[in-house]
Amino acid sequence: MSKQISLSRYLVEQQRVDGLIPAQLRLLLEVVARACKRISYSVNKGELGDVMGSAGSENVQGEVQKKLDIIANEVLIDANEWGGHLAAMASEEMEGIYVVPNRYPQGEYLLMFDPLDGSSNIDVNVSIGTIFSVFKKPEGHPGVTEQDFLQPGNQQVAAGYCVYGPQTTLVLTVGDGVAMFTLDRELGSFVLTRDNVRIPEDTKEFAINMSNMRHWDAPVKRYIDECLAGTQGPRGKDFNMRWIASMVADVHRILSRGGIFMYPWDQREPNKPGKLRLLYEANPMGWLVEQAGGAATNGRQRILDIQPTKLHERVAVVLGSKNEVERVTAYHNEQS
Ligand SMILES: O=P(O)(O)OC[C@H]1O[C@](O)(COP(=O)(O)O)[C@@H](O)[C@@H]1O
Ligand SMILES: [Mg+2]
Ligand SMILES: [Mg+2]
Repeated sequence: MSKQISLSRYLVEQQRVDGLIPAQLRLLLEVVARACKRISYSVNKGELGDVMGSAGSENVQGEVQKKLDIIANEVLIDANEWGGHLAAMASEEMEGIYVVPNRYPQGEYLLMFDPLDGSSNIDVNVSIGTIFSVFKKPEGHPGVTEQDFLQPGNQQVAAGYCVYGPQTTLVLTVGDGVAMFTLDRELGSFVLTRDNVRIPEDTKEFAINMSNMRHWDAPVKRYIDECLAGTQGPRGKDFNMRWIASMVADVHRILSRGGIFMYPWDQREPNKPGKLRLLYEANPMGWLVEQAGGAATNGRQRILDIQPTKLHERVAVVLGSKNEVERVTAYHNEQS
């Protein structure tokens, strides 16, 4: 039997052998992974634990919070605040940033997360997840401010997600490709199950919420119409469709077998650029996809090059197989 590589060992190798990450970042990622493990156990409890249903509150974005949204947020904060690796955290579920209290040692990293992605799937036993992104705190001033978090995604030093599905799988990049680790519940540790993940450049599978079709912009409608036309249409091939409504699960499928994922701007809320959040959804997913050879744009420009202007900024998202993302982006740019 070949030797199993745990997440801890993988990270030590990234640090020691390849010199890719400093020790502080390695320890931070270990803590995030530990928190994901705890969230995974809560998810698995389902109706047996008090984790299902609404919490009866709303987050800063006006979305109803589920109990698991709050539990996952607390688990991530509790696990990370005392480790000494972080200066502050930001989350989908918190209006402002969470500065590490000064009773704990201060670190140099900033952690952003969507503690529970795919909340509408919690109560129906469908895959959900946690998404995270790590930056370094800019130097040159004491303390930490919200402004420090407003860095473009190309400055990320680590990004990943954990999908709570039939298996719990943690997917990670530190800028040296994408690796996947499956939680072995008997060992209680994440074990490397796929390294050097690659997304095929072409695909016959798209993911978009088709119920919004009447609200889409012309380039998105054109792209999907051409896919739907199948072998008789300009693409000359039949396409399949998937929509899980958990970004983590849709992106995990794309990293596993290719495809294109879109949550575009639409006319329902014309003043918002999109539904998904730039800092803790689009940026980490965009970097993972690029690291696996795919592409990620907002329909016009590379997501990782967008300069954020606020913590909970929204963005249109087109990501996945490179040639398809480039096609959708070209359709938008032709329009402009
Ligand atoms: O229900 P819709 O409009 O199809 O939206 C689905 C999208 O919303 C999200 O659930 C938003 O994430 P949250 O659950 O973290 O708010 C994405 O994961 C998913 O891609
Ligand atoms: Mg989300
Ligand atoms: Mg969420």
